[in-house]
This record gives sequence, structure tokens and C-alpha cells, in this order.
Amino acid sequence: MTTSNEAGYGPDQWPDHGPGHDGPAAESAIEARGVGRRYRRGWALRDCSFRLPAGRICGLVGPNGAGKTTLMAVAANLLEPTTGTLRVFGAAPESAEAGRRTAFLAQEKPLFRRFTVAETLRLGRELNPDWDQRAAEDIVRAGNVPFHARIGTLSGGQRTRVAFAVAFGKRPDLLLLDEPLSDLDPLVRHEMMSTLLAQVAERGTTVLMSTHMLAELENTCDYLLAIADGGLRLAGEVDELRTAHALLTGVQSDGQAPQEVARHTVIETRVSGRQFTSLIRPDGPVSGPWQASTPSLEELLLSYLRSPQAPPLISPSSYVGPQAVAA
Ligand SMILES: Nc1ncnc2c1ncn2[C@@H]1O[C@H](COP(=O)(O)OP(=O)(O)OP(=O)(O)O)[C@@H](O)[C@H]1O
Repeated sequence: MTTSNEAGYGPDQWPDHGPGHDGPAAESAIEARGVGRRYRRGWALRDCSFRLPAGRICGLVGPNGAGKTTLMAVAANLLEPTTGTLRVFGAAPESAEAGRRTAFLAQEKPLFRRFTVAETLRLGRELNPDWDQRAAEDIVRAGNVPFHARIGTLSGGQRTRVAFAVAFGKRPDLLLLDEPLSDLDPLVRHEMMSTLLAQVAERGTTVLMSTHMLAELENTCDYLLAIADGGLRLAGEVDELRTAHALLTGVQSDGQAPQEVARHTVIETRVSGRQFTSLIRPDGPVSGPWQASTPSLEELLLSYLRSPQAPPLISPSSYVGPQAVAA
């Protein structure tokens, strides 16, 4: 295991919020500048600025009510932002260009209940000029879902499969998936993820996928956006975010973390008996009376989600620079 320091790639080494290795030359699938959305009850999303480079599989994580669906709905042109602007491959979400290139699989999988599966795919074909009937049919067939069955008679998981088929059949360049796996059994979940990864490898599709299944992110996503209370907490490539932190574990007779820990930016410290565990962003050498390792993605996310006061970290590859927020 390497520490953040050994890797030599902590945030202090980041090039002053300059371009990361995706660089400005890499096309942005999504670019959000100061995006906010307010409802009568308050802000669902606030001052969100980031870019998602094209070709990435990005996990979108955060607690219930954090603003994940709201962000995806803005990108899918189902909601207008109250502040700021968002672009999909450089185009406004309401443009025909962005609409043609984007598919959104919503949490409630809205399909016409009285349509049969075959009619649902036919509608997809009629609405989408780049429609791939074979890809859509293959996904339905793999689950033995009868083409003549009405959507309203299908199980939740079968409906999800048909919704997946419609989203993939569109052959989008940007696929927005809102908790796509929640009602699938483990085998189907695995199959759907394989189909997704194959599509990404074959076509370079960009995926933004909200999920609460942190363990599954590790095998699927190479990019991450974490939001809490409507604000962006973490954004960047999974590896650059992980190696920008160190997980310190050690034993102290008084059960407290040693004072030297506080020399760094401490995201979270947990104490159990005489053992302490601190997740830090190193602000210098990390040597001390502890063992240091690079946190797993799950450890990193759990620490940030448990510590709403920790300063956010936006990596160079997702940083869009300072901008004015529209009123
Ligand atoms: N139509 C609406 N009217 C009023 N408030 C809304 C509306 N839609 C969402 N909200 C509020 O906006 C906030 C963000 O909701 P959103 O659905 O984006 O969260 P989420 O991160 O997707 O949550 P979950 O993980 O539970 O799906 C919540 O406080 C929610 O109550």
C-alpha cells in the first residue's frame, strides 16, 4: 500500500487547480457552472460547478435528499436550474443536439403501463433516429421477458430491464442512470453492469450513475461526484481522489488521535477503544505513530458523507474555474 505522500500526489502537488490529465483538451460530457435549483422548501442543489470528462463512468453518490436526482434532471432537460448553466457536450440541455445524445433512466422507470414490451421498443425506434433495435431486443431477451407482455404486468425488476433496453437502444453518448440497480436481483445486477461496461468500452459512452451501493462503485466507476446537502463535496477521478488522502490507524493509550494528526486537513477521526482511525488530506509528510495507507473508495466516501463540515475537494480534471453565479 502507498501513502498519499509516497505517491507524491496529494492536493498540495496538484497544479494549482490547473488541468488534470484529462486536461482541457478532453471533451466535457457535462460542464456545470454555479448550477443551483431551488424549490419552495429550499435549495435542492446549490452552486454546483464541475466538469465530467467524456468517456468516464462516474458514480454520483450522496445521502437521501442530497440533490442527485435534481442534478441529473437538469442535465436531462427535465428541470431548469434556478442559477447557473449546465452544458451537455457543449450544448444546452434543451437543444435538439443534447436531447439526441442523452438518455435518462429515471428512478421510477416511467414507461406506458398499457403498452406491450414490443410496442415500447417500437416507440423507442420511432422517437430515436440512431435506434439500435437489436441491442434493445437482446437486453429484453436475456431476461426472458415476453415481448407481448404489457408493461403493467411486469415485475419491478423486469420493468427496469425494459427501461434499460430503451436507454441502451437509443445509443446515447451520455447515459444518466438514477439508481438503476436498486430493484434488480444480484445476478441481473451483474449482467446489467456487464452490458453497461461493454457499451462503454465499445462506444466510449459517458455514464453518470447515482447509487447508494458504495461497494459496487469500486468495480464499476473511474470517476466520482459526491454531493451532500445540495453541495458538491468530492469530484474527480477515483484514483486521484483516493491518493490525495491517507488513512491513519494506530493505538493510543488515551484513546485519542495523536496531536500530529491535526497538522493535516482532517476529514474524520474515529476512535474505538484505544484504536484511532483518521482520514486526512496530507499537508506535508505523513510519518508519525500510526500506519498510513491509501483509503478504499468506500472508506473515502463514508468519511466524507459522515463529515459534512469537511472542506470539499474538486480535483483538477473536474475543476471548471471560478465563475460568477447567476442570480
Ligand atoms: N418537486 C419537488 N418539490 C419540492 N422539493 C423537491 C422536489 N423534488 C426534490 N425536492 C427536494 O430536493 C431535495 C433533493 O432531492 P433529490 O431527489 O434531488 O435528492 P436525491 O439525492 O436524488 O435523493 P435520493 O437518494 O433519496 O433519491 C430534497 O430535499 C427533496 O425533498
